[in-house]
Amino acid sequence: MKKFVRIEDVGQSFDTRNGHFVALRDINLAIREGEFVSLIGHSGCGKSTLLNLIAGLTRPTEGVLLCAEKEITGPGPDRAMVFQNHSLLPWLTCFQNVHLAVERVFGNRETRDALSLRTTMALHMVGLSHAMHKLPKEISGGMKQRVGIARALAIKPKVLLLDEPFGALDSLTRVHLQDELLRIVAATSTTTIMVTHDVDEAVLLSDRIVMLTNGPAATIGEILHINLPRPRDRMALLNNPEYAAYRSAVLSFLHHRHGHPADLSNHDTGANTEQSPLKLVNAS
Ligand SMILES: Nc1ncnc2c1ncn2[C@@H]1O[C@H](COP(=O)(O)OP(=O)(O)OP(=O)(O)O)[C@@H](O)[C@H]1O
Repeated sequence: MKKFVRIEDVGQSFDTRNGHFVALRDINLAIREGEFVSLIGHSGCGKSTLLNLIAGLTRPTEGVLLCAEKEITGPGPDRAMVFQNHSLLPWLTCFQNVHLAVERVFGNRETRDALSLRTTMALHMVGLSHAMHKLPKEISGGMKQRVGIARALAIKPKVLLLDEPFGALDSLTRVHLQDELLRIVAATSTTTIMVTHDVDEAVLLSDRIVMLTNGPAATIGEILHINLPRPRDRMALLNNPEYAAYRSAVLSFLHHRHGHPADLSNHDTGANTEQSPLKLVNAS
């Protein structure tokens, strides 16, 4: 399959009041069309910085990022972002919030009816048909987040970017929305890149988990291929030994092996032995 998003030799530095700060260095990653990739790493390592670069909200200080063979030079409708805090306009209904995005992208080439249909379909996909004419203050946190996902998907992006989309939700709502996202991503085959702190979420949803080393100058430490068959069922996976092994590989990286790749080579990962169902790939 095609490499759809390509990140080549990317570095990101910031000039701060305390001097030059290198947040990311030597990031190389190619993501296939339809692939679900999670970015995981300790707080402050640079996950959002990397996602913002893919979104085109910032430009790299080194290297280049490409989406569908075109250099990413700014935000565009081919990439839609969902933030942890829904960022809905409070004076607009759910329908109007989604419609605004639909109008911006398709407004000059589709009829009013077609725009409304796109909006309605997107809200239907996230199970919010019944609440589409409510204001954000009239719905729950989980529902707001679903509107954010509907808004992102309604513009039919080539890449869906999720920055800890369920981070602010209670665990039951979170589980429910993860299952919805699994279903939606399977139905739409959208290429998805998600920042998360949640190991179970990453294993359940991902084709690959990209583990970042600690900052400053964070880079990719390891990449874990999740070869669990789809569709995935959370309950069935609970007693699956492969699931448990993937989970412990990520936890082990986060707890013991989150240093820079040069430091990591001193450790026995224990994960890419013949007995292991895991395929750990050294990113370098
Ligand atoms: N605009 C900026 N100016 C200066 N430093 C920045 C800027 N943006 C991010 N940083 C720094 O870059 C590093 C990475 O930040 P980033 O927000 O990407 O981390 P993160 O992994 O997403 O963290 P968290 O998991 O806590 O959300 C941090 O040290 C942060 O302080």
